[in-house]
Amino acid sequence: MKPVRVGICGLGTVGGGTFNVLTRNADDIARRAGRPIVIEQVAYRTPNPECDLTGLKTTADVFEVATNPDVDVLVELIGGYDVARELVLTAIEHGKHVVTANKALIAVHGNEIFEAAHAKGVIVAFEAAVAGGIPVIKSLREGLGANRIEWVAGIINGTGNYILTHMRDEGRAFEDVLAEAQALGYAEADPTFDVEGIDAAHKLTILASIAYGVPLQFEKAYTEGISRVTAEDVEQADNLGYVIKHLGISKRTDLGLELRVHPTLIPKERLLANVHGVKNAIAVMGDAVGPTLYYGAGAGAEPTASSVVADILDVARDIATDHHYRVPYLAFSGISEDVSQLPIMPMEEIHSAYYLRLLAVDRPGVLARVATILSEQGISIEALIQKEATEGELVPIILMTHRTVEKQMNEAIRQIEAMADIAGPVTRIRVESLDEQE
Ligand SMILES: NC(=O)C1=CN([C@@H]2O[C@H](COP(=O)(O)OP(=O)(O)OC[C@H]3O[C@@H](n4cnc5c(N)ncnc54)[C@H](O)[C@@H]3O)[C@@H](O)[C@H]2O)C=CC1
Ligand SMILES: N[C@@H](CC=O)C(=O)O
Ligand code: NA
Repeated sequence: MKPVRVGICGLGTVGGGTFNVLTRNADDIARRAGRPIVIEQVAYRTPNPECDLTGLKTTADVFEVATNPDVDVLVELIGGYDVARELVLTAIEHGKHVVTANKALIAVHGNEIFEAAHAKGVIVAFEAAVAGGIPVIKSLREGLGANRIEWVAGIINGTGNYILTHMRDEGRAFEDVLAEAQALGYAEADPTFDVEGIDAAHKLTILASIAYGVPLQFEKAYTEGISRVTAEDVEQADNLGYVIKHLGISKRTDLGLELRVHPTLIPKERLLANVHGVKNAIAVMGDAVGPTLYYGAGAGAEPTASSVVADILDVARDIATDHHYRVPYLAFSGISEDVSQLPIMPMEEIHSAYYLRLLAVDRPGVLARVATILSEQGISIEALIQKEATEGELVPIILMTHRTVEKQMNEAIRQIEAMADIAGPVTRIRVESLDEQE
């Protein structure tokens, strides 16, 4: 059997993991593919001490791989937007299939890349781009293909979840835990992508396109990070029976699609509330199957390589059958003609319940005024905690509200922050019951 020849570009965390998994499990992988999968060429700038490249063809120029006639599949693991885009488009132009772990690339340039790949009849596979080792793309695109997807909600950034978990369990400082996640190879080259929710928004954009058959629209995703969540919020949420997680949420509504990433209070008994460390989990609600959950390592060398290599295997199987890629890139057939134009809703139109934390001067009437502002905006209060006041100190007030429209809450917060007896900004964290009926 003719082998399938792979060119690996980038030999960092994921590139190194991919090289080692492909090499170590070569026999099993060849049996599954029905033919050997061989590493034809490796392009890297910095050597990876974990990888033995003896006897292999290497280069410092990734574009050599993209134009190498002996390479069937280019594996893009350099990251970033610009060079990666050019590299992938060059490989496609040269008739190569592409496997990538680059969510930034797919979320931002995916529509263009899929058009080019479709025109050339080549595969672009990206399982590793969402939730690392969890085969969630395959599950959503193939396993749930019978369903109308109602919503998708997930912990889709390993670094952020690692930070929230270790800060809560060990009381450690944010910067300290972030440095550890970087050393373990979980974080993006720019870790603000992890902490500010950009990475999660890239992944959510991809999941939403596959779930609902809409074009990739990263620029319309609402993104809020975890850097403003305080130990006090974590403690108060705990008192109220909730855990704070950084969630990516996309829901189908009558007005369009919600597409948002932000810290979220989740009831403690939900499975998602119990996903810790670098683990990711994605809950998907389909009309036929009901609620489903996909759980596993969201980052790290070999968990991510597991998805990269599975994609290479898929490509190898497809080459063997010698027909056009049987599963469309974003699950819905065709490129532009079959995608839906369901609009992505502006953030102010979404519905949510809210946790609010305010600091008030301990004077009679303050609470009544806050309650009036909320009620004038049609917002009802579900729970209220007011801590004991110490002489002359500001008192924290914690409020949980019922569901309302975001714009009403924006107006209420604006008015509360304008009150003379309220100090500083109001902390607002959205609450999701993740109710199975929702
Ligand atoms: N680290 C993880 O756990 C995960 C990473 N990813 C994605 O995988 C991709 C790679 O990430 P990591 O391996 O973590 O990054 P990394 O920084 O460890 O590795 C990237 C490697 O590519 C090399 N490189 C960059 N530009 C190059 C160029 N023009 N020519 C040759 N080499 C070049 C760098 O020198 C580096 O060794 C990114 O798109 C990332 O978002 C996806 C899932 C999980
Ligand atoms: N930086 C990302 C890596 C995987 O996608 C994360 O922490 O989840
Ligand atoms: Na995945």
